[in-house]
Amino acid sequence: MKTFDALFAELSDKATTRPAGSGTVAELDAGVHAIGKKIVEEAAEVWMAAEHESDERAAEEISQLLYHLQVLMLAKGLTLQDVYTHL
Ligand SMILES: N=c1c2ncn([C@@H]3O[C@H](COP(=O)(O)OP(=O)(O)OP(=O)(O)O)[C@@H](O)[C@H]3O)c2ncn1[C@@H]1O[C@H](COP(=O)(O)O)[C@@H](O)[C@H]1O
Repeated sequence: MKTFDALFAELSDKATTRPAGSGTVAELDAGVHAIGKKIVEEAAEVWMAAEHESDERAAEEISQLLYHLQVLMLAKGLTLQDVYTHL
């Protein structure tokens, strides 16, 4: 099972190596504004799933929100440590 840290390491590598067909690379190229809109959209889907759908659907939407937050971190050059220091 993939962890938050393992996903960040995977996405960091994709940002550097830029493999063809990577959705992460495409999202990074779209820029902070587009990623931010995606985060708002996913956050709304998390809310709706939590209130109206199953726990499994809510967990799935939460995983997608975490993914897009990590892409935004990469777009901004933020590390896990930059965020963890505030937890
Ligand atoms: N965990 C994720 C992940 N979560 C969400 N997403 C993206 O976010 C979208 C969310 O889906 P939705 O159905 O909510 O949105 P949608 O409107 O249908 O999709 P879009 O039209 O916006 O693409 C998905 O289509 C993916 O593009 C993810 N994309 C990639 N990953 C993981 O990131 C890693 C790198 O992926 P690539 O860069 O694509 O190789 C792999 O381990 C993947 O499993």
